[in-house]
Amino acid sequence: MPLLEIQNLIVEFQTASGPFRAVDGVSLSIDQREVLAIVGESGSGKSVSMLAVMGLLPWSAKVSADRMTFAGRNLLSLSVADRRRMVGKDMAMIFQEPMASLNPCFTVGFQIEEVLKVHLGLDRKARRARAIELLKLVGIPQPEDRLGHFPHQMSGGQCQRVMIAIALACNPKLLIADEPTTALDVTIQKQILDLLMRLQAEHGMALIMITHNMGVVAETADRVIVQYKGRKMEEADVLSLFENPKSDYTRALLSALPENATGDRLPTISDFMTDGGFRGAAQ
Ligand SMILES: Nc1ncnc2c1ncn2[C@@H]1O[C@H](COP(=O)(O)OP(=O)(O)OP(=O)(O)O)[C@@H](O)[C@H]1O
Repeated sequence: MPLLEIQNLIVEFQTASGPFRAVDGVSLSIDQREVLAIVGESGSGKSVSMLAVMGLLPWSAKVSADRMTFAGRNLLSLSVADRRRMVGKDMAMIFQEPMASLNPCFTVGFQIEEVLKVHLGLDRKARRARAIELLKLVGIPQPEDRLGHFPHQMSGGQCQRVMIAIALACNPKLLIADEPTTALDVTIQKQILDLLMRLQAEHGMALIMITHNMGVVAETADRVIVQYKGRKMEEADVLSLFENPKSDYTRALLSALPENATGDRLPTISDFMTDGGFRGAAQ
């Protein structure tokens, strides 16, 4: 049985101009210990699909699916209280903007310990010990001192490490990383990616990596789902996707990589797509 299984997920937002379908019939599954990348350009519904899994969409979103199960439990019929117990404990998510994801008003130590208190009920001493252990795990030096720091006293990369520590606090079965390196500078991106992959392997969790970066896909994923305008265009193991992409959109996405640029400007996906499909070469 897959750890997470979704069939025909539809997410519609109520907007001033009527309903807007952000996710349109996406199906996916991920097994324990697997790394799945969801790739696609901005607005293709990658984040919204995963926020639906986490139950973190606003009230204006209507979520439906033929099936949505996690560790054998039906997410569609889970009570709000049960969902709250599950999110942050059995499944966790990290986001693009670590500075914005952390609460600026509380110390790093408080924010890590809060998760340990709510989900695991640890006492003060055990929480502090585990918080120090978690900061060490994610490579933050002098963790004892860092517990008393506020997010603004740390760099973007360190804040993302703290977010990862919070996400891993309860040893989740599934971690969803939504563009975890996009907001960081290039040298730090690689460190955070390496950290995530090391932790995934050590802890044996399943990892869903949301990204628009094909380099990240190649470095991390076992399997890839390509999404476009809310729909799944293609699903393949990572090697097949790069060597033999099936859908026109995937071919356009790969053709638009900066390293494939030949002219005097960077190509975009629309350079390779017509209404009828893949055009073949940039014009
Ligand atoms: N609360 C909301 N109300 C209305 N529309 C929304 C809301 N949240 C997201 N959307 C729309 O849903 C679509 C999918 O958004 P989503 O954030 O999932 O895209 P994405 O593929 O993750 O792109 P990005 O990489 O830019 O985050 C977009 O058109 C977005 O504008």
